[in-house]
Amino acid sequence: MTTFIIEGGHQLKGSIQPQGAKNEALQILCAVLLTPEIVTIHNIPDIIDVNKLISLLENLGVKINKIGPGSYEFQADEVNMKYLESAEFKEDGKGLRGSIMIVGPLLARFGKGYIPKPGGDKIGRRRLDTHFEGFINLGAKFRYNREDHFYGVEADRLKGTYMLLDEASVTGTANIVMAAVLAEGTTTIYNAACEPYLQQLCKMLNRMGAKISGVGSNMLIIEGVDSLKGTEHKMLPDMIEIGSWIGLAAMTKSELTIKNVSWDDLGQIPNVFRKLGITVERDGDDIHIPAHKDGYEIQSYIDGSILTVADAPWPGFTPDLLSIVLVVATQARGAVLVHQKMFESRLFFVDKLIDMGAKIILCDPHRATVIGHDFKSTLKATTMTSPDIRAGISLLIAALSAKGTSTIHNIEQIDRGYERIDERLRAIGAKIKRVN
Ligand SMILES: CC(=O)N[C@H]1[C@@H](OP(=O)(O)OP(=O)(O)OC[C@H]2O[C@@H](n3ccc(=O)[nH]c3=O)[C@H](O)[C@@H]2O)O[C@H](CO)[C@@H](O)[C@@H]1O
Ligand SMILES: C=C(OP(=O)(O)O)C(=O)O
Repeated sequence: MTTFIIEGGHQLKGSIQPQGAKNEALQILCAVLLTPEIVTIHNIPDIIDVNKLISLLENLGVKINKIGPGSYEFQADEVNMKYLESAEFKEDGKGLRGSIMIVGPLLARFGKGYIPKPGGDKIGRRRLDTHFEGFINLGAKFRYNREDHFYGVEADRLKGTYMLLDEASVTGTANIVMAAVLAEGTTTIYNAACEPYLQQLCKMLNRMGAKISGVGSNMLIIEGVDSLKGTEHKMLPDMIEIGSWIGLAAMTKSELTIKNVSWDDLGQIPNVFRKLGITVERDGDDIHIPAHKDGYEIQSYIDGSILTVADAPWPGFTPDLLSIVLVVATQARGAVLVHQKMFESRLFFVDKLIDMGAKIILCDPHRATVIGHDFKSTLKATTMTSPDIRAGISLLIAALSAKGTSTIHNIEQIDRGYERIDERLRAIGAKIKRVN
């Protein structure tokens, strides 16, 4: 188990370049399976989850050529479908959430796709019904082995159809889109997820020869084609990382510039942090956060009632930033209700923040009320274990703002989604050490 030792209470300063987006990378990498031609991808983050998916693709026989930092060529011209039946695949496939998205492309191109119950954050139930109902709608036969949690779909040629998704699942929509692009006829997906990463996937597929319209809306219309060709693609900056840096700057009263953020793809993110009282300035395509020397004050609603920050499918606020909102609120002036509607086990990490002296009431598994200290009392350093990726980064932000030296164990959880985080934090003045 790897550990971070953090000496908190220091102001940071400088600029930081966000990494390529983790959750976009997981979709885009699976799409390379849709063509025998070369797909060149840039701005791939060097993080555990993405590297696990790249190695899974390699085991599937995809030829991989690293052409520079974060840039790779992929060619799936000799896919080894036998690997899907191996014991090794049953282990590798479990290692991350994103591996589920190999199923759609494999089913569409090779007539079958299998996956063990995928891993990812343990943040509550994470069902896969939307994915498999979508494949079944396209004509696939479905089987599930309850004993070893192994899912499978098979079909000679998928057939386009109309479908109304039971929920706007992000990876579910991506998976069904990647199956439908090679189906016979037209597929309409209503209640589709439409976040920027999905838009990026659809745009890339269209460059490969797919015919997807409605990109960016919740109704995608896909005219199936017989084959797809190679293309080149660049990942957007990671919006969850950008939100994490905004929170870090406010909590440590630091002046930070977050470079090349792709503002137009940030949706509600800048405004939610502004509602917490944080000054988020736009400077071209950068975000500038001035040092909040006098703290920051949470806004109330017009009628004076307490602000609620809740998650919702895009264009709502992403659930992946609620843990960061929560930690940032612990030092604000005022109170906020954080409502995590999507996941039921994602707020339990607040007990660590309470140990550090934060004023939080966990109302139920989905809701926590935070009453900020307005920096009148600093958080106390402590020893903690990172339960999931976003709780992990939130605890790291808490430790950087706390007085004294904190220890965070199990930081593999943070490394799953944040590239060289300790090195990048040290470059802006943080006192953080990695201990193996
Ligand atoms: C690899 C990847 O891309 N992971 C992201 C992806 O996961 P993932 O695609 O697994 O998440 P889903 O969009 O399927 O759903 C997330 C959770 O929200 C619930 N739900 C979803 C839609 C809805 O309308 N109502 C609802 O309650 C689902 O039941 C589930 O519990 O999207 C999540 C939601 O943005 C993010 O937290 C994950 O970081
Ligand atoms: C929940 C997350 O990831 P995953 O879906 O890969 O577990 C996340 O990125 O916050």
